[in-house]
Amino acid sequence: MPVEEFVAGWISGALGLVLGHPFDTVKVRLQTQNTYRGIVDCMVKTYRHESLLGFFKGMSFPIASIAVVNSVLFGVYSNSLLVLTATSHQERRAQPPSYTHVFIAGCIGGFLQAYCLAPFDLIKVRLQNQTEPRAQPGSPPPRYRGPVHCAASIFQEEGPRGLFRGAWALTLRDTPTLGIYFVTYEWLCRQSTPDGQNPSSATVLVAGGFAGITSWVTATPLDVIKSRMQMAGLKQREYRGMLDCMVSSARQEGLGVFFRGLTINSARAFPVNAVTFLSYEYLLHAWG
Ligand SMILES: CN(C)C(=N)NCCC[C@H](N)C(=O)O
Repeated sequence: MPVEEFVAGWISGALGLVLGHPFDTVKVRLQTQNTYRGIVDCMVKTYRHESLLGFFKGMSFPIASIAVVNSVLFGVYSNSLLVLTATSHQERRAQPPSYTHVFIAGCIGGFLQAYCLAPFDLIKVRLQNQTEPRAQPGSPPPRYRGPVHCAASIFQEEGPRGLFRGAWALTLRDTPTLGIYFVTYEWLCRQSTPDGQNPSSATVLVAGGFAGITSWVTATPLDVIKSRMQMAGLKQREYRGMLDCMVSSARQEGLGVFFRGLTINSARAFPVNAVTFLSYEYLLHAWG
């Protein structure tokens, strides 16, 4: 099994993650808290109350976990294509796989990465939602002191299953949307590249950016539900399940609730995924 795809997936994911984390924090807060009037209000309040550091809350764990998550996504995607089409990454420009194969391989990658991502994503979302400023003498400490404390508290309070809160919504979000992600990327690359040639860096950047936007636009409704299920029982009400979360969110806040965070998520998705695909392709090219 070629391992370069796994390593390239890890490095490219880490680069994208650092670039996109501040946007991600604003998105998570908009989706799970009703105290902000919009993106700018959320940014201003976060900055005033928590300084620039507020935007980077919950980042250390994803950085550590991206090694697993993105390498699983890209590694499983590429190796699934190898099984489906019997072509390696290098051979795929000369013998391009069908879009059906690309979609299936993306779905398999998305399904498996979702299970690796679930506990890390839960901890990220819980930490991003802590709006207390950095500990100051006399002020009450935040509920979680950091990622390890957060994981340990969830484990103690809810057992190992607690760490997988929202995992179903995450799996339903990621399985089809990662199929869409890779199909969009492939389609855009093929549109602007002569047959058999490698896409230029500019093409990879644009195709990666739009693959990110398309997949996140389709993922947003389940992303909202996933974030709410992850926060359930903490600041918000408990839900009886995913359906209950969907119905009660829509009843209380209207259908627009399913598109919360869409704008900021799309703005984040372009640069993050442009950089992710560019570095991924570059590394695989450099390793021959
Ligand atoms: C719609 N979904 C779930 C995705 N496109 N996932 C791939 C994630 C790529 C990048 N780390 C990001 O956070 O955008």
